[in-house]
Amino acid sequence: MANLIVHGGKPLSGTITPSGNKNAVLPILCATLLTDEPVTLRNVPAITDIEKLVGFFRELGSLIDWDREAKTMRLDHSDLGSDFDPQTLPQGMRSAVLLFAPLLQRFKEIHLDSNPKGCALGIRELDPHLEILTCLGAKVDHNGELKLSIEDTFKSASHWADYMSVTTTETFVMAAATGSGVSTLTNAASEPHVQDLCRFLQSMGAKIDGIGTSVITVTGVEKLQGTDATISSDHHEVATFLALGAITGGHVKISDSVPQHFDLINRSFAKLGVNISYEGDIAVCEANQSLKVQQPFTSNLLPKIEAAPWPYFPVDLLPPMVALATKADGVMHFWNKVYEGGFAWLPELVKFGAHAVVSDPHRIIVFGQRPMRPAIVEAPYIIRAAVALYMTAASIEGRSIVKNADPIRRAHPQFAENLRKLGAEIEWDG
Ligand SMILES: CC(=O)N[C@H]1[C@@H](OP(=O)(O)OP(=O)(O)OC[C@H]2O[C@@H](n3ccc(=O)[nH]c3=O)[C@H](O)[C@@H]2O)O[C@H](CO)[C@@H](O)[C@@H]1O
Ligand SMILES: C=C(OP(=O)(O)O)C(=O)O
Repeated sequence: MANLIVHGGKPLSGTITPSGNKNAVLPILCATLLTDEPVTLRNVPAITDIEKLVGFFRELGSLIDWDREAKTMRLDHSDLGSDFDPQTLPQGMRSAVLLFAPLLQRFKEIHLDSNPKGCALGIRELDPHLEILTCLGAKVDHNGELKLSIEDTFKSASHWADYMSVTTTETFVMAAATGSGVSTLTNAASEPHVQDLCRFLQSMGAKIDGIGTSVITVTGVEKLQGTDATISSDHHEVATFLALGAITGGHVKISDSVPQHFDLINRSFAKLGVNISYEGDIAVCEANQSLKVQQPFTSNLLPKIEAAPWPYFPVDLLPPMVALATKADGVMHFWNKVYEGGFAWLPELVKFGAHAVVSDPHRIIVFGQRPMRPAIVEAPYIIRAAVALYMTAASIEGRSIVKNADPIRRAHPQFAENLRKLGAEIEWDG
């Protein structure tokens, strides 16, 4: 585990180019298993989740040429054997669950001893995945180990899911893409990365309708082909660097900033007094904005930022907003409608002097502009919480340490290097 040593209190200013979206590139990498033809991916971020997945593919027999400098990856799965040997999927990353459908399509039967979990945000249940795979004709046994099998190919089905789950929707489209007929998922997720996976599958020849809506229909095709695709900018990283500018009083510009995804995210920034403007597709956070909670028109209403499945405010962006709220003049209510453990890291934030009250596992109230001091804090295994703890440290004059901050490397390549370009004093220790 590695710690971040931070000397905070300096405005962070400059221009950043965001990296490819972790939650888009990982399902796309899993989907490459659906073809024997070569696939080229561009704008691939050098993050640890991809290192693990690439290691797993190589263990299976895939040929992978990854030029980290050029951010390109060429994958060729044509030499994969006919038996599935490894029983353990890559650990510590939720995206490992996205291997189920493509591995089944290839090997027809897989035995696994692990239950793919990622950030420690809650239970991270498997049931919706097993449910959708069962609907599509898979046989599921779990006696100690998990055994999944299909006869020849996935069958067609119509399924109405309990809730909009990102990875379950991705499992559905991957399984149905080469299934035997027309399949429909109602209550499908529509996050930008879910849309990216669907478009990637389309570029391989998949027939998918309803992308970006809550009803997705897939008409199975016999075979998918190779393709050449570019991973989109990570809207989480764009928002994180804008928030870092805002919390330190710096002037930050982000190129390739996918403004089409930012209407509600920018309104949420505005609720904390932060104005985000645009020069084409460059997002700009001007220096020295006075962080002040915007009061609602309705009297006696606590201002609120609530996160839920897209197109709501993204749950993975709540922690940076919570960090910002500690610096804002006013009181903000945060509501995480997704995870029961999404605020478990708050006691660490409080070590900096922040005043945050946990109302229940899904809701907190932050009282801003309390006197803050440097601190030694412990990051949980939650990427965005580690980022939020760093942000807070960066905004306070003096030396802080964010211990065990390496989950950040799961999503943000060159994190410290990028920040140093903005003038940050930050070092990894370990
Ligand atoms: C690799 C990847 O893409 N990971 C993302 C994916 O995880 P993941 O696909 O695991 O997240 P889900 O969308 O399934 O939601 C996570 C959990 O939230 C709960 N839940 C969710 C929605 C809902 O309406 N009701 C409900 O109860 C369920 O317990 C569920 O297990 O989506 C999450 C939600 O955007 C993000 O935090 C993760 O970064
Ligand atoms: C929660 C995240 O990732 P994972 O689903 O892999 O835990 C995240 O990217 O913030």
